[in-house]
Amino acid sequence: MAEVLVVVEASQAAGVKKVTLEMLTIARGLGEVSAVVLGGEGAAAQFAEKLGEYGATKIYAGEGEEVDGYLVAPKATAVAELVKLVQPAAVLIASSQEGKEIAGRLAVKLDNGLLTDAVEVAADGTATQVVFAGAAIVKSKVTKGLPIVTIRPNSITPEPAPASPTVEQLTVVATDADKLTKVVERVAEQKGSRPELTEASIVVSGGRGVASADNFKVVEEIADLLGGAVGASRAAVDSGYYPHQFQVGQTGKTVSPQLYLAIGISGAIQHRAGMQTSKTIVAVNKDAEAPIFELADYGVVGDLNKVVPQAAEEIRKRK
Ligand SMILES: Cc1cc2nc3c(=O)[nH]c(=O)nc-3n(C[C@H](O)[C@H](O)[C@H](O)COP(=O)(O)OP(=O)(O)OC[C@H]3O[C@@H](n4cnc5c(N)ncnc54)[C@H](O)[C@@H]3O)c2cc1C
Repeated sequence: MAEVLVVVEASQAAGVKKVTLEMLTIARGLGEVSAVVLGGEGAAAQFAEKLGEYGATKIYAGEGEEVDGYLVAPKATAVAELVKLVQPAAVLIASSQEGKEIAGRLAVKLDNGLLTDAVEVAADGTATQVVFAGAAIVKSKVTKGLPIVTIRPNSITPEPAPASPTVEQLTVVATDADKLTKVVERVAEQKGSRPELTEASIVVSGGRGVASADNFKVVEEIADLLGGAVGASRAAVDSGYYPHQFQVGQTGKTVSPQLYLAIGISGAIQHRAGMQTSKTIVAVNKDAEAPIFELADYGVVGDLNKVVPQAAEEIRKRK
C-alpha cells in the first residue's frame, strides 16, 4: 500500500493538535500512514506516542533550526523533497494559516494540483469541500499530480487505531530561496489559561447582543467556570467587542466542541457554518424567533445579562 503523508501540526506546549488526529484518521482510508514532523530537536520523540495512537506507522523526523520557527518556506522544501523521495499516494496538511502556506508552496514546487478546506477525502483522492457557508457540497479531484489536500479542523471525529511507528530521520536543507527572509524578532503572544478555540471541548461564544467589549466578561466568566474557550460572532468582532482571532464562522474558525453556548447570537448562516457540527448547542437570546433556536438543542429566551450570570451562579454552587 502506498504511503500517505500527514504533515503534523503540533506545538511543544499544546502537543499534537486535534486536526492532526483528524488527518491521521482520514489518511488511514487512503493508504499506509506516515506522519511528517517538522520542528526542533526531539520533536518527533515528543509526539511519537500520540501519532502512533492514531495510526501512524512511520514518522519522518525533519528536525533542525531551519524548520523550527516561523518561516514556512523551508518546511515546504522539506515536504517537497520527501514527496519526491517516497512518491506518496496523497499529502494531507492542516487548513491552518501555516498549513495552507506549506500546501500552496508545495503544490507550486511540485507543479501539482491543490485542494483546500476539505472535510473528507475518499480512497480515490476525491476531496469533499463544504462551500457557501455550508449551503453546497463540492467533490473535487486534482487533475495534475497527487492529491495535496488541506483538511479543515473539526471536520471529523478522530478515531484511534494504535500502531508502533518507526522513526526515520530526514535531512532538512533550506535552499537559497528559503533564506530570502528571516525572523528578526519574536514577541510571544500573552496566552491565558483558556484552551485553544479549535481544540476546546466547550466553547462559549458571544454575539452583538453582548453589546460591549466590557460586557464580554459575562461570556468569559461562564467560559472559565466551564473550562471552555471563548468565541465571538463576526458582528461582535466587527463592533470591536472581541479580537478577530476568536471569530467563529465561515470567515473565522470552525469549532466542533461537545458543548457550544451561543450567547446573544442570532444564528446567521455564516455563523452556523463554523459551529453547526457541535455536539450540543445551547442558545441564550431575548428574541424567541432568532434562527439560532432552529439549531439549538436547548434554548433560553431571555436577557443574557440576567440569564448568564444566573447560570454562572448555579455552576459555581455545584462546583
Ligand atoms: C461573506 C460573509 C462572511 C461572514 N462570516 C461570518 C463569520 O465567520 N462568523 C459570523 O458570526 N458571522 C459572519 N458573517 C456575518 C453574519 O451574516 C451575521 O451578520 C453575524 O453572524 C451576526 O452576528 P450576531 O448574531 O452576533 O449579531 P446579530 O445578528 O445582530 O444578532 C444579535 C442577537 O443578539 C440578540 N440579543 C440582543 N440583545 C440581547 C440580550 N440582552 N440578551 C439576549 N439576546 C440579545 C438579538 O435578539 C439577536 O438575535 C458573515 C457575513 C458575510 C456576508
